[in-house]
Amino acid sequence: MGITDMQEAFYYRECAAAHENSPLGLHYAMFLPTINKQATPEQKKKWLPLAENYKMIGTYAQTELGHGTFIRGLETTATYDPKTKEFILDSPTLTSKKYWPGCLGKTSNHCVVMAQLYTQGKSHGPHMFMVQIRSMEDHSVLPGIEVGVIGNKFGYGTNDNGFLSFDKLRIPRENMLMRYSQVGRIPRENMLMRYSQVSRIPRENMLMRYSQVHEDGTYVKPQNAKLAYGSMVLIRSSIVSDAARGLAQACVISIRYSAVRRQTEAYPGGEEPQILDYQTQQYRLFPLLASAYSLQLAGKYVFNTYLEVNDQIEKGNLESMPELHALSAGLKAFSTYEASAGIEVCRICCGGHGYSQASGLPKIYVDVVPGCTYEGENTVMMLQTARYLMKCYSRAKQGQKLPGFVQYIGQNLNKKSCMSEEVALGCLVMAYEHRAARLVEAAAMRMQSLIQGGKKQHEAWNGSSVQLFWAAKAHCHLFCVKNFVDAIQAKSLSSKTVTVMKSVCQLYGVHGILENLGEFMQDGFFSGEQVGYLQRKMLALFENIRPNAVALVDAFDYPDMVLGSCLGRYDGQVYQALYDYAKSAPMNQTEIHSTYYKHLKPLINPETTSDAMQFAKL
Ligand SMILES: CCCCC/C=C\C/C=C\C/C=C\CCCCC(=O)SCCNC(=O)CCNC(=O)[C@H](O)C(C)(C)COP(=O)(O)OP(=O)(O)OC[C@H]1O[C@@H](n2cnc3c(N)ncnc32)[C@H](O)[C@@H]1OP(=O)(O)O
Ligand SMILES: Cc1cc2nc3c(=O)[nH]c(=O)nc-3n(C[C@H](O)[C@H](O)[C@H](O)COP(=O)(O)OP(=O)(O)OC[C@H]3O[C@@H](n4cnc5c(N)ncnc54)[C@H](O)[C@@H]3O)c2cc1C
Repeated sequence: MGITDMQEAFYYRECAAAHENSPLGLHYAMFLPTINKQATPEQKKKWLPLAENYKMIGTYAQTELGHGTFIRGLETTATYDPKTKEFILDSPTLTSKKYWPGCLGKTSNHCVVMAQLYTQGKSHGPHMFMVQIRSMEDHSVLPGIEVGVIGNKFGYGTNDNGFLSFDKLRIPRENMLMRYSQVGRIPRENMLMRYSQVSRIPRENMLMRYSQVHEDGTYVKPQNAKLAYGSMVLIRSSIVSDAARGLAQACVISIRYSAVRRQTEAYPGGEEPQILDYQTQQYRLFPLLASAYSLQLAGKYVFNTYLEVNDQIEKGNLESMPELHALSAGLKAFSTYEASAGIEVCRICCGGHGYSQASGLPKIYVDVVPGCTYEGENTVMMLQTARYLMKCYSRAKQGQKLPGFVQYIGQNLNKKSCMSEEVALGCLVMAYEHRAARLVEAAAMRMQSLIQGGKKQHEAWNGSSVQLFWAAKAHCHLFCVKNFVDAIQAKSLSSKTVTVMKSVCQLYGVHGILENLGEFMQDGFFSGEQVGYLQRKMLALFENIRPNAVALVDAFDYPDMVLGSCLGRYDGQVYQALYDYAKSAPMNQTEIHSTYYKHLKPLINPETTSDAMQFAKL
């Protein structure tokens, strides 16, 4: 294709086969990026041409039967043998078998494997290793390897998620994925000096950047052990836009369909209105439309932040790594939760036809919903964000200045909302900041009281984790609202566009408050009267958005080929498309289905069962 931008290539492939989940998905999404980000220049020189030309087809094999979230608990081992200068990969237990990696069962002939590194009798934690699992000549499985598919799943039918285990498989030392630090373009000897604390070894063997194993097995600690988690941060930063895309497509389908579908005469003898004119249909769909716009903006922000921070990391500056981790983990969870729930609401809003594969909605749902699990289970990711917020809170209490999006933490909470009938965007942002700051403080206070009450740190953490989750969710929600408001206020949009998009942004903020009212009212921040302003504003915004609803989904510009939906067609010819879809069903290619003779005929006409038996023998 010649497309160099990773995300652009991903969306180009998505256009060609929307939500089909390609058997090469992991090759593009994780295998290639891991080589690019975690391999040495020499390893990249050796592997990239093969991987980019599909000689090496790979996946990212980290999760095991017994562990997915707790990476430090992974059981696959990679033990260094200084005599042969090899790593011995082994799956010592049933639960250590790799399980779930996409494209593993039948497609890939290589994978990057996360294994516990052992050298000189000591464990050094999870590291990445390049492992060939099938012959590049005839695709046969190599000795010392067991690999296969894990069987049917909730969705992802076109992806051969697989299992994989090693029986003391030896791989060359050069296959440990560790890239030299790219601290600018410093001369090689400085590079060696920067990290190597023992004798020099030939650069081609130097396994640098994050950590290194010398020929004698000496291990050099990385600058930060979590640098090896870089591929996960990349995908988390990409998943936000992917979730937004799924929700936006579901909104296109359901809102276009709601403009075509007419149902139930509005009054005796009256015509049947478009279902999009029902206020309840607007109440369910328009906030999702607003959410789709908000998540698209959030996805752009977090991916651009990833690129900026990763550029710094490549130069050896790890300062912003914690903030990127907290942002990408939290938004990955927040966006996939919102998108999955929203796509399901879009499906339900389409009635029976929404339940047909012809609507395109089930395929979008089963493609987006696993995003709540893979790349870090959502609750766990929210708690990672909460961990960062707790650190920010204690820094704020010590009077330290906080970076970027967390400056609201530790603010004075003794204030009331400025909300008026107008529902200004600034008052919306203030409300979300107050809610998040209050929940962060409440979680911190809970932790503190448990520890003061004698609980150990980990007990206090677990005993506060529901409130920590609430705080992280509120933080992510604030991010999305404020990012949306900033985009509206910063954009040099035409006045008409600003008016329309301001209503969409207002609806996103207002609806979010009304759906989480307890958290906004618990400390009296809002009065009952102000809640009334919000409720009336929401209904007024539905009327305001209605005339532009179809234009707002058309603006996403997804072609019919990508939507794959009889309900969301641009030309609105829904019923003809549904009928054609039904007629083309394989079961309709014969008037009487073959199972009639074997199963129905003996019931309906038992006297002629012999005919059935004859047929059954066919
Ligand atoms: C081509 C373009 C891409 C487009 C793709 C678009 C959309 C996607 C579409 C399809 C998807 C494609 C592929 C997806 C397939 C799915 C692939 C997978 O699922 S791969 C496996 C994913 N697995 C995980 O994510 C595991 C999740 N678990 C963890 O990350 C960790 O175990 C943990 C939960 C973070 C806990 O780790 P640990 O116990 O070591 O850490 P803590 O003790 O909690 O914290 C220690 C310390 O480290 C910091 N930290 C943790 N992680 C990171 C990180 N990634 N980066 C930076 N820092 C990190 C943490 O904050 C703590 O710091 P401190 O508080 O200062 O001590
Ligand atoms: C479609 C799909 C594709 C995948 N592709 C890949 C792939 O290509 N490569 C790969 O390596 N993996 C892949 N995975 C695996 C995926 O990364 C893991 O499933 C995910 O990391 C979650 O881990 P787990 O399944 O062990 O769940 P667990 O960690 O067992 O989670 C189960 C429950 O326990 C809770 N829990 C766990 N730990 C904590 C904690 N510390 N605090 C609070 N609650 C906790 C979770 O919130 C969750 O509710 C894929 C999974 C799916 C569904």
